Amino acid sequence: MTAATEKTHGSPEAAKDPAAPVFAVRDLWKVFGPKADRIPGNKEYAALSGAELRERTGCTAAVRDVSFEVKRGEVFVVMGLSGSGKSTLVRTLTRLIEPTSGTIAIDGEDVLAMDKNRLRELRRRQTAMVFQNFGLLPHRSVLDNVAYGLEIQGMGKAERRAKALQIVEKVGLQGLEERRPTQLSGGQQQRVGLARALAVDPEVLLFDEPFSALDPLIRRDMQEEVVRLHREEGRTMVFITHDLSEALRLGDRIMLMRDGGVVQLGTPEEIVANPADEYVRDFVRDVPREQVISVRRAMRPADSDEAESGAALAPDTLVVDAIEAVARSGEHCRVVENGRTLGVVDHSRLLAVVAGIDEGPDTTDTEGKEVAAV
Ligand SMILES: Nc1ncnc2c1ncn2[C@@H]1O[C@H](COP(=O)(O)OP(=O)(O)OP(=O)(O)O)[C@@H](O)[C@H]1O
Repeated sequence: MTAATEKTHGSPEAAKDPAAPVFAVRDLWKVFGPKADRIPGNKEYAALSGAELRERTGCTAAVRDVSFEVKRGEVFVVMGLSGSGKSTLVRTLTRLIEPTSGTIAIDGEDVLAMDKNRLRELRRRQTAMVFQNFGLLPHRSVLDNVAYGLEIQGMGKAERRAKALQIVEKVGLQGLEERRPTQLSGGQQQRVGLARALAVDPEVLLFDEPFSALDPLIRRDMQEEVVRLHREEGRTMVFITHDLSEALRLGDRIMLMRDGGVVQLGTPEEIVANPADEYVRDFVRDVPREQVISVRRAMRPADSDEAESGAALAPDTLVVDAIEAVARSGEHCRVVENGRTLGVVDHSRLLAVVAGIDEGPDTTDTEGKEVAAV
């Protein structure tokens, strides 16, 4: 999912350099337990598994030496099984949980150096969080819940209600403005949570498993809502989930965590096509590869008589769509970028992807020379 429009939000620094990452995290640790400070940087402890570390020291390394950047305008998914450290990691970004060691910057500004006032600003204006349990105020109407973030920012009543009304409409809750949260379905309540976060126009939206309590159909609806909002606004999003299909559907990039550490960070296609280890391979085993892998990865070099014939596909066309094109035409398709044929896909290349026996992009031509790098 790529943002259609690039827009900067929040702090004035954000407007300075659109190419700079929103978050830059280096060597981050969060250790819970006695004398937690002794764990990061200690080679002996670093070699232990989570269980061994707990046994030896009484400490849990919820986040272990994690480094990554969140790019402006991307949906950055943090995925992992229960207990892998996702929530702890995302909470350290705004210091809802204090890290044990490492560095965190937002728009180049050191988060760990922020004083109380600056932190409050970071949490109230620059970022907004959407939680699994919605976190709504039960005695307030939908409209007042949506306006809540604006109220604590000190915005006047008329102005904040007008703004909240716009956002209520944006997330499809019009007509329900005066209801209380208990008079809404789970999906509607989560729309209120989403609207409340959007109302403050944050630079980054942080989602902590927002849809995991919803039934599958409503969940799908909400995922589509997030995709739509992201397309419309291009806002940076950090999205925690333990659900692989949700991660694949939403993520521009996915960071897969295990036992506090990062196992792999890449696009959905990179993770499915090139799992970093057996753990990731196991994780993605049941993913329909043709729905994630593109023809850029599936193509082979064109023979001399193929370069001018066959339908043209863009390099990011999914294999599932290329299968249809090849089946319809009965011949190979060309992968074309800026008028140049990068390669071709045919029945056997596409079937190899479906069967999981593709070996990544073939980057040599018939004479063994390097062609289009992927
Ligand atoms: N306050 C705490 N004190 C001690 N240990 C903690 C604390 N908070 C979290 N942990 C431990 O840190 C590890 C990571 O927890 P965390 O909640 O970040 O994982 P998660 O991936 O978000 O899990 P879930 O998907 O179940 O929410 C777990 O082993 C957890 O028990």
